[in-house]
Amino acid sequence: MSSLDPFRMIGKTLAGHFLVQSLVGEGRSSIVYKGLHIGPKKPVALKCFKLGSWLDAARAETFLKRFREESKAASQIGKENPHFVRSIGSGMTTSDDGVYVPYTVLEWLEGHSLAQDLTDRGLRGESGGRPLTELLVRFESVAKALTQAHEQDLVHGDLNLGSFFLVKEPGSESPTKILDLGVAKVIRDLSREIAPGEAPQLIATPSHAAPEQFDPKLGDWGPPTDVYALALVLVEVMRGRAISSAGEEKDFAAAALDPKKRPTPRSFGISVFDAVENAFAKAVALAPSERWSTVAEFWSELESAVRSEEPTRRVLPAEVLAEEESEEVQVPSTEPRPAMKPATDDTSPNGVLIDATGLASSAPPAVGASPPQVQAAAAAAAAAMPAAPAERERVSALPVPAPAPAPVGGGAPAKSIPAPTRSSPSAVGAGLVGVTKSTAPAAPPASGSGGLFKIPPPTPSPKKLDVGRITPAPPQPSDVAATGRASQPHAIPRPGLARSFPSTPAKPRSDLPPPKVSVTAPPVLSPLTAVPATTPATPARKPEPVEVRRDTPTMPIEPVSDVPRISPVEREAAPQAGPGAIEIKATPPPPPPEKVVENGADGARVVREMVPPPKANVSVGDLPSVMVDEPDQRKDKDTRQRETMRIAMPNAATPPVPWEAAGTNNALVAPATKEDSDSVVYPPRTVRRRRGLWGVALVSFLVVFVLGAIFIGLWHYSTELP
Ligand SMILES: Nc1ncnc2c1ncn2[C@@H]1O[C@H](COP(=O)(O)OP(=O)(O)OP(=O)(O)O)[C@@H](O)[C@H]1O
Repeated sequence: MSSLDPFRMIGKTLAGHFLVQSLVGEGRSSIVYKGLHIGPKKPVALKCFKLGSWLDAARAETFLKRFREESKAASQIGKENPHFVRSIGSGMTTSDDGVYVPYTVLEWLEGHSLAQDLTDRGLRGESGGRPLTELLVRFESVAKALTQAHEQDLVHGDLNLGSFFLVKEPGSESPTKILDLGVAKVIRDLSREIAPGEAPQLIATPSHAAPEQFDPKLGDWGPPTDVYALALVLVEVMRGRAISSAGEEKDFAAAALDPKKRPTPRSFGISVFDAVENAFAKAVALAPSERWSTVAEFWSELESAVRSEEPTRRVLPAEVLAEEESEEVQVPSTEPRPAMKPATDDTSPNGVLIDATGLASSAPPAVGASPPQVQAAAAAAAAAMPAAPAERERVSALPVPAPAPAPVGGGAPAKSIPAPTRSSPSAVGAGLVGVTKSTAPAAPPASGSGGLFKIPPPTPSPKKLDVGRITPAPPQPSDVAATGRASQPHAIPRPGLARSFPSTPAKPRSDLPPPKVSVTAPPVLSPLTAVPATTPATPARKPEPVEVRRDTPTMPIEPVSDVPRISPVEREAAPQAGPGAIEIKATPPPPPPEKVVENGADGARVVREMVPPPKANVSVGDLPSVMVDEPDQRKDKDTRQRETMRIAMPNAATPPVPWEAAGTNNALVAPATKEDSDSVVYPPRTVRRRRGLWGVALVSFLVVFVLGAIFIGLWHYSTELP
């Protein structure tokens, strides 16, 4: 195999849709090419798996079928959650060497993997790792995404630095994406099923494989498997260097299975707090059952550990905030803290979080994500940012004295909220833990400062301005550390603040009485409809019913024939009725229409009648179908005047509109409105009528007849004379 193109794929078209263009990179178990999705002309990544010779012709088809089935759930979550790379399809091809190559087609991502990032930083001489506080922010979204996958029984099974892709696309929904969710487990299961004993035992990356991946006796792969690997990835980033992947599989196995050699931060020389080390120790425990059972638990514990040890006023480095894709903003409010209740429901994605940094407030912030207020709060947050770099240095420094309790509630003694522990999962699980501000003990928070609270979210609605507002309430003694920093959805989180993993059950805080929250939604009346603005959003607008009114004057003329005056064009435009037809009754006569009488070239009298044709863009053209009930010309005049015309309209509920008809011989399709009629060009229709033609003929006939009879009579009389 060529090292430039190991499978010799470049230039091939896979499945008739994907042109392989260039090699992107080669990992342990796959080779990634850049390709072109020929139809939509979009770049794609073609990930070709190196499975080995056990996948032969006999097994290839079964493998592909099962691979597709098993990958369904993973590709589905990729469609729903932007933190996973999206899978477009999968297939099987053969290399020039006759090797069967299953492949997946993935959305193309601009950027590079976390592995590459670390390498690049090393090359740039940026030695040193990143502080855990920063990682907790940067990777919070992927931790949440993994939790979501676990809830759907999906295990990644091969997390490593290459599994995290740092997207460099402006406006990207998620700057960090997880690659290869579920692929390792699917391949492991299928290889065991299809080629038992032949396929390799270890599918995951040896340096990051959990003990149970080396020794199945310890248990099956599950969320703790990913917790283990994620912990190693965090350690690598904190350290600023990847764990060496050089070595034999058996050496990695020996290390992973050694109870005395746990890969914690300190084992790699990283100086961390005891609580942080303990959280990691549990994450990389030998037995899966001894680890954090979910990523959410691990994450919350790390946050708690960081909070419990560091000064509580932590300001995030500006560049982290700029790069972070998080969904929540912790916004310092300049207004008095509203009535709040403890965050007992951490599952609500729209929850507004109030944390505790002692920022004074003086007016009730609106809860309904009122844009102006959120902007004001965000501006206040931005104003607080300049202190960031200095603050970061101080935060990273070790050890750090415990924060002094901040006086709260207008001088009341501070009540410090204990750092959450496993024994107090209420705070840990939800990640909703108060932070006491220790950097400014002399400036106590104005009122009600304590804890991290979650205000029930307003009804999700794009028009949040009208949702309501929080009614301010007197400070609660229990609001020890609340600060009035509200976090709005789609805002930037800060480490150590609210964490709300979807999997974590809602747990009320036992140490705080429930403060009151009053969300009122004063009805806002629409000037036109007087419907409260809080009414559920109206569905997409249906087409306005078009009132078809025969208000264009037409000329009543003498009927020449009984053929109804509807042009072929009008007939074409009015073939059939549909649901929601509007009835238009042809009843009383219209105002006198314009009448043009002129002499034809042959002396005949020509009457020009202004007949409106169907209007293409409104009265007929926009309508899916039009049905015209033509007046039956055999009926008498009055009956015909009462004939109706129906124009089919989707969802039209317009009552019948009287059609001011003039006489019986009017065109049946008219512009819908006066405005429409203004824009309609009425081609004159010439009607020629020859008056008295038949009379002349008749008289002539009679004259000839009478004259003939006289002539014959006279001739007969003369011949009979002697
Ligand atoms: N969807 C994608 N868009 C763009 N580049 C991608 C995509 N998926 C993977 N890559 C890149 O392709 C290269 C090879 O990826 P691959 O997953 O095969 O290797 P790896 O993750 O480094 O190693 P391993 O297969 O051992 O996990 C990496 O640089 C990766 O960042």
